[in-house]
Amino acid sequence: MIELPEVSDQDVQWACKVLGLPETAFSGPDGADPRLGVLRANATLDVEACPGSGKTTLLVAKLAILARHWNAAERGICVLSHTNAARREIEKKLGATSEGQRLLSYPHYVGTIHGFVNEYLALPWLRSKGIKIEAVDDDVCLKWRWSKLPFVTRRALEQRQGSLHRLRYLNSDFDLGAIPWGKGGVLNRASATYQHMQRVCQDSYKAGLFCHDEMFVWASDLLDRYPEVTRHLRHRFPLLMIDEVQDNSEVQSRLLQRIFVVGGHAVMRQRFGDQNQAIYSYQGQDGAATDSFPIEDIKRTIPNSYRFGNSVAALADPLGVSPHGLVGQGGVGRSGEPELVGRHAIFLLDDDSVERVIDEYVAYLRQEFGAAELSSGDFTAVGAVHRADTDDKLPRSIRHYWPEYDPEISSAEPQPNTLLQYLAAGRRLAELSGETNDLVEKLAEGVLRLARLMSPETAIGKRRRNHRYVMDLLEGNADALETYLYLVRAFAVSRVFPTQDRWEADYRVLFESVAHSLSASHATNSAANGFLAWSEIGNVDAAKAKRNNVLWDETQAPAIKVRVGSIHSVKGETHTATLVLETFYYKHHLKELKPWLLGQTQGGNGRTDRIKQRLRLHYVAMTRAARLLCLAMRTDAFNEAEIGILRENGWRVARVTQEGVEWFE
Ligand SMILES: Nc1ncnc2c1ncn2[C@@H]1O[C@H](COP(=O)(O)OP(=O)(O)OP(=O)(O)O)[C@@H](O)[C@H]1O
Repeated sequence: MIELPEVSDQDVQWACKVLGLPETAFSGPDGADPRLGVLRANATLDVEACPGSGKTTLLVAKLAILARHWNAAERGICVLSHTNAARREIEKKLGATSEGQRLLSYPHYVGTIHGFVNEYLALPWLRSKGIKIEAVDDDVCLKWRWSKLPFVTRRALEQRQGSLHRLRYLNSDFDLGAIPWGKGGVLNRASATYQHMQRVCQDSYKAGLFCHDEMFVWASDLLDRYPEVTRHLRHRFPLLMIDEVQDNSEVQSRLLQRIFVVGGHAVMRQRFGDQNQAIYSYQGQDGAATDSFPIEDIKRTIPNSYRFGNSVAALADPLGVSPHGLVGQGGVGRSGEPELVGRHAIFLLDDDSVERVIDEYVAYLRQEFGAAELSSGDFTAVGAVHRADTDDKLPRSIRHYWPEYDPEISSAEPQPNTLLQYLAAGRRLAELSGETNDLVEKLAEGVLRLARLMSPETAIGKRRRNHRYVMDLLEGNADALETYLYLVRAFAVSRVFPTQDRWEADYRVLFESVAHSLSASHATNSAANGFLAWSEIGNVDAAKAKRNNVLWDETQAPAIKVRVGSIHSVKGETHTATLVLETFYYKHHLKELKPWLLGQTQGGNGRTDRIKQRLRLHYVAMTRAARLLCLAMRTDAFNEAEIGILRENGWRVARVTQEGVEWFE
């Protein structure tokens, strides 16, 4: 196993400085903070700690210090997570340092588990088998398979509520698993229908089209045939760091264990996570069973949260499936504004006032924060469900609070349905990161998707750098290249908000022509037309306007913005204030959690999977707020006595009516 470089006091001081943290951030006033032990640890370990305890910060600090002293030219650190949050954090906090630059390039890997599996196992293996990779994209791939099925097979599937989502294989023999068929039955594997379904999967493999999760199938296939690959990978990456490990699925966990741990010569592995925040549910399962997290013998914990103070800690703690006994050491404003004890609020709404809730939240923010925090703060409103088809049982989804909310552009790693949604998503990412490049990349990704839709069989694959890829593909086609760069300048640099007329008359046509060049097709089929359809991405004349799911309130100075989105999309984040919105899945989420909110019960062990999932989601949501936590729930969720209990527990409670708010005092 590798010996990591020693971490000196100077290294720790340097890390605090580049991350903009106090000098004692990792050592504590008495030098006994367990964070220091994690920074210095030279062994395999699991860090399980509460929200805001600084896991991601610690991981980034450790990487920065390691990068300082790393001198193995061809061996690197592999940093994996579910989102690109760690990568973005490194870019943001360390981007200007040479250590940061080094971390983001060879020999290190910082990215998602999917990205790693593709780059180091599945794609090289498929290429070596002579497969030319056209696309790794569920949408493109499943539509292709569906279109190749005989008509009778499609009809048979449709008649039994089957859809293109059944066309996924589980192993390299193209086994589709048990396909539900009729009442409680399963489709016979020897039937013509099953065989046709298998055949289109095989054909798509030969055509180079894959769903994302099928990359794990091919990675495992490579390891089955050439087990020695793990030896090479372990030599190449002697240190593995995993963030947000609680969200690893069984398949991911099993594969990572196989690559880095099983058998002799396991690599050094340091994992960071929090079981209470496992929100990517895998049916009937509390996280991955293989190689579960944390391993008790090597577990380290960090006792307190730097995000919020004790007033938020006390309100959120009961919702932890295994309560941590949260201790808050944050909650104070950047300029020393005191913790907002006794100001956390529940807004009660009914069918008629649901659309007023976010406005009242904005008014409350203006009341509770001074001008400095209002203009620099990160204010959010989040809900578990952000897409709903029906309008009963209000509020079902975020859209019932804000009709202009667009679920397609919400998630942190969005997969939009139209080109304009790609542009809107890019704009949102660029706004969050301050990097124009995020918008350029999304624009290029949208253009490539359009080209693939125009002609699914052309050789347009996936690359890590979309813009670079488009430029490469257009090399030698000066006209198309010029048009593409014009579009990049217009949308990413000048940031135009097109009107519908301008879109239809100009931009749409230009995007179409670039995609025609990329796909070598001359026609725009119906899928591509749908993708080019007009939708507003944000005209900003009104005082309160929708810009990429950011609600601006410019009615008073300073203008403030509230990011609205799903709970999943704000995982790992720190907000100045968070409003957690009631939403509906089988039942109203927060209402189901009433005994926890009233402080009458805590924890979730032994509860149903659905309750545990509700707890985890709302625990994540309620622990984002550094300064102020608010909830929105239905008025009929509580009786008068219960409102009394909430107030005793530290909540302020207000009823939102069409006229304004009435506080229970
Ligand atoms: N050692 C520290 N000293 C002071 N502030 C810190 C420290 N570590 C983290 N913070 C601050 O606390 C907040 C939360 O940190 P971070 O996001 O790293 O926590 P986390 O444990 O990864 O949270 P979560 O589990 O919710 O994703 C951030 O604002 C960060 O700047």
